[in-house]
Order: sequence, then structure tokens, then C-alpha cells
Amino acid sequence: MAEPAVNRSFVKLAGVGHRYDPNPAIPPAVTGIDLDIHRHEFVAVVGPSGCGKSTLLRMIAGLLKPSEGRVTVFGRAVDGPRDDVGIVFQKPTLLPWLNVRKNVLFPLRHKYGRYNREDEARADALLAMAGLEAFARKMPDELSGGMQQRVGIVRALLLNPDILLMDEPFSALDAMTREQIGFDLLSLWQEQPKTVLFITHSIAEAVLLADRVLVMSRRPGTVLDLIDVDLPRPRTTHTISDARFGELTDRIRKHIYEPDAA
Ligand SMILES: Nc1ncnc2c1ncn2[C@@H]1O[C@H](COP(=O)(O)OP(=O)(O)OP(=O)(O)O)[C@@H](O)[C@H]1O
Repeated sequence: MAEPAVNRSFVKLAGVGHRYDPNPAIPPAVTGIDLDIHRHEFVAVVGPSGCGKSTLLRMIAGLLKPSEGRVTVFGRAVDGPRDDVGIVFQKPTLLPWLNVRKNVLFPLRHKYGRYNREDEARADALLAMAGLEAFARKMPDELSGGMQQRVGIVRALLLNPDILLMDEPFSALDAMTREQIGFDLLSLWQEQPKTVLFITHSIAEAVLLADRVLVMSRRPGTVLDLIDVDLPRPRTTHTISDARFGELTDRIRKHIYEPDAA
């Protein structure tokens, strides 16, 4: 009998790996990754540079084919780029000749050739939620880096994707903006729940935002640990001073800086 849909994990990776170089003497980028992500769960991925975090994200997005194992979304194999996935990269790549509102609406026009009043109303509501209401008619170069990145997030959310994949989305921002935009992302996620995979180099950011943190090993990237972040929500600046926050970040730090001792 088929497993009831509600019991199935939403995004499932079973023995997933990828090698860029077919030469067997060169190790694969990632190998043997098993991961079940639940619907509307926020999973952060951390690991040393080059351990295969982006490779993993690209396989879930359907932009890269695994060379071992299988990626499924809601029980169906991922075999190409998916419509229900929104991706946010390190740089928002806004179109400089369109204002903020038009940039946000651009993917709809690109995909369907047009957008309607309802789409515009949703764009305005999301821009307001992201604190960008007053900047809707501004051009991208009139915005700070943090605001531009918020526009990029709103643009990804407007397509209402089931899955939001974020590849170091805040790494180009200064520390204060970065913390604030993290909380903004959590508010947007709580208003419009999505399944999120969030790659970051910041251990603190991973713990502050996520339900679980996947810690990857050096190349070839494997799962070193998958940590439940049992900190209450909503997360705030007070979360950072919680003793449990310190314990969790220490545990991850040990994995990354003293992998043989962990
Ligand atoms: N197109 C490619 N061709 C060959 N090797 C690649 C390609 N893309 C990535 N790699 C290699 O695969 C490994 C994993 O790369 P990936 O970008 O997934 O790691 P990452 O953990 O996201 O890195 P970083 O934290 O530095 O962004 C690295 O050793 C990288 O050099």
C-alpha cells in the first residue's frame, strides 16, 4: 500500500552524491548524503569551503543531476529544473533599468508573459512585509546592499514556491544588516511557510534561523551531523544569549574545526 502523503518527507535525498570529474582517482564533490526535509522546515547547511554545499543545493533545484542516489520532492524524482523552487543567491542580480516593484514582478512577466492586479497586490504586500513599501518605485542603485537583497528574497517569494533554496544569501552584507535581514526572513517565512534550505558560512546564523542544521565534512562532502535546534520561536536577539544557543554553536564549531575530535 502507498505511504500516506502526509507521512512522507517533503524533500528526500537518498545516498546522493555528485562527481564533476569522471576520473575515479579524483574524489567526488559530495557522496552518500541521506536527508529528509519536512514540509515547511527550515534547514541550514554549514561546512568548510568547497565541501559541496552549493552542489547539494543545485541537485535539489534540479539544476545538477546526482551521479549517485536519488533526490525526490514529495515522492517524485527530481529530473530537471523545477517550477516550485525559488532560489536566492549571494547577489540579488536586479535589473538596473527596472524599479524595485517591476524587478519583483519581472519573473512573472518572464514566465507567463504578463501579470495581473492580484499579482501586483501580492508584490506590494510582500514588499511591505519586507519593509520596502517606500522603496517600490526606486531604482536598484538607489538601495543599500541589504535592501537589494530583500528585493531578491521578495522576488523569489512572489512566485510562491514550495521550496526556497538560499545559497549564502547574506554573505555580502555587513554584520548588523545581516542579523536584521535574518529576522526579516524569519517573519516572512512565518507569514508564508516554505520549505527552506539555507546555506551559510556563519554557524551563529545557521543556529539562529534553522529548525535543523546539517553539518558537512570536507570534500568529499558527507553528513557529519544533523542537529535539532531546540530553541523556541520566535527567535530574537535574546536567543543569542541563551545558553543553549552557545552549546549548539560550540557543537558545530567542534565538527568544523576539530573534525577528528568530534
Ligand atoms: N562546475 C564544476 N566543475 C568542477 N568542479 C567543481 C564545479 N563546481 C564545483 N566544483 C568543485 O566541487 C567542490 C564542491 O563545490 P561547491 O561549490 O559545491 O562547494 P561549497 O561548499 O558550496 O563551497 P563554498 O563554501 O566555497 O561556496 C569544490 O571542490 C569545487 O571546486
